[in-house]
Amino acid sequence: MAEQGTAGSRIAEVVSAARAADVRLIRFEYCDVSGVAHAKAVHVDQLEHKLLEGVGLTRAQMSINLLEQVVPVADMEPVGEIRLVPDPGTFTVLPWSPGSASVLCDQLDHDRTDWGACPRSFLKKVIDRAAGMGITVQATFENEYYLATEVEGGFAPVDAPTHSPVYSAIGHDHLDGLMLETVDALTAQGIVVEQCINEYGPGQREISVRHTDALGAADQQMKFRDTVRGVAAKHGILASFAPKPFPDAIGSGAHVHLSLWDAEGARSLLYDPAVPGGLSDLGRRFIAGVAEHLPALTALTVPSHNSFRRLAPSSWASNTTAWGYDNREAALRVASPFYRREEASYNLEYKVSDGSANPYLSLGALIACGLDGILRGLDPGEPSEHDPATMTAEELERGHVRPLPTSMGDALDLLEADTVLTEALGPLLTRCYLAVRRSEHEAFSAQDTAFEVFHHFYRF
Ligand SMILES: NC(=O)CC[C@H](N)C(=O)O
Repeated sequence: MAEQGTAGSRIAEVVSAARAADVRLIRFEYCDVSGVAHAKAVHVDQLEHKLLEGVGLTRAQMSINLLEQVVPVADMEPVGEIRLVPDPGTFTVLPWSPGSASVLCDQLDHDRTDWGACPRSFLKKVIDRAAGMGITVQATFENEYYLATEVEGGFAPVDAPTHSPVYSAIGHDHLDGLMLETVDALTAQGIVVEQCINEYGPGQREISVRHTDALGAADQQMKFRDTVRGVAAKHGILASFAPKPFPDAIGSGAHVHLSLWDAEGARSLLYDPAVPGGLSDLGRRFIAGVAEHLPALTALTVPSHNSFRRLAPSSWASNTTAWGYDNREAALRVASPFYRREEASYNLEYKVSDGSANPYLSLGALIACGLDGILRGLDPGEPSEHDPATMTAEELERGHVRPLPTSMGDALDLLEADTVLTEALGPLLTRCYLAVRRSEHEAFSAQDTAFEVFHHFYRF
């Protein structure tokens, strides 16, 4: 009863916030297994009921692939319905779309439980598992993206005519109004912006935002992508999180920064000041778990056909399981902590991640692998002190460094064989994921690079 009362008051708060901001359409948003954000917009007059009941979605909707083909998956026929039930705490007014707001949803059965293929519920389950081990997770996605304009025969990066030097001061003048509006739109939605960079690629930008709890980080990633693309579109510019939209330019990552805390979130479990480098024993085991599962994990964190073009050696994206202290070619970087904020800032950066991923699946899977390493007491080997591309066979062995898969098809086979990941995902989500993704792999493998780039560029 008390819970219903709380839910009721949160619903009332959201309805009055929507009215106060003169919002008429509220997007009920979810992310499909291909990482694409979808939404059904509810009129404000129906909001009170719909926040409680949710809106209907056919079960087959989650078996639609990136090319918008319905893939046959058992128990996901176009018969039967689930509900998109919003989390009122995720309501934000969309600054770039007057009169609109969005709220992120769980996919629930009629009895209000996870129907077995809800990515957001999957992440919640992994968070609960971590909590059962006395661990809370803080995380954020650090996104790079390209800004482009449509030109004859395709699209071109916005910087091409000006050639601003990479990481330059002058680069901040180019489209400065767009960047400022993007940052303001993120801030208005409660996302704390930390830094902006004019990145390595032509027209490539990066905005880093403050970490939050794991569920909040995945929700924030959804809002972040929508905001960047929505604000750019208002300026007549295309923004894309596709991992490798320009085959000759550097790719775009969405590196995950992650830290582990005790149940109260008061003490870092990653940081041990008594150890040189500061990495705790629990942190070592977490890293070892991620590294052990990493080849299979790629199927979820760099999940699209285009993702595998980004994972090249010596391109700061990593193509091995290496870990190391401030090693930007390692899949897992132990980031050096900030002066006088050592414990608060001590974090791991996971680079095998891009903006085409479903953030609930990728973050949940990443944490599940780390927890497995903690439970099994795995050892990560020695930290890599150089770019793995330049290390000797002996050094690679000492660091337990193995190559990552080079294609989506190989990654999916490894995922299917990884029982830690498939058990965490559960049977329906595993079945759906493998079928949808394999259909994409088959379709894109039969086409050329231009076809692949076109479809990834516009979807993400
Ligand atoms: N500055 C950077 O860290 C570059 C990262 C690189 N663009 C990637 O694909 O991950």
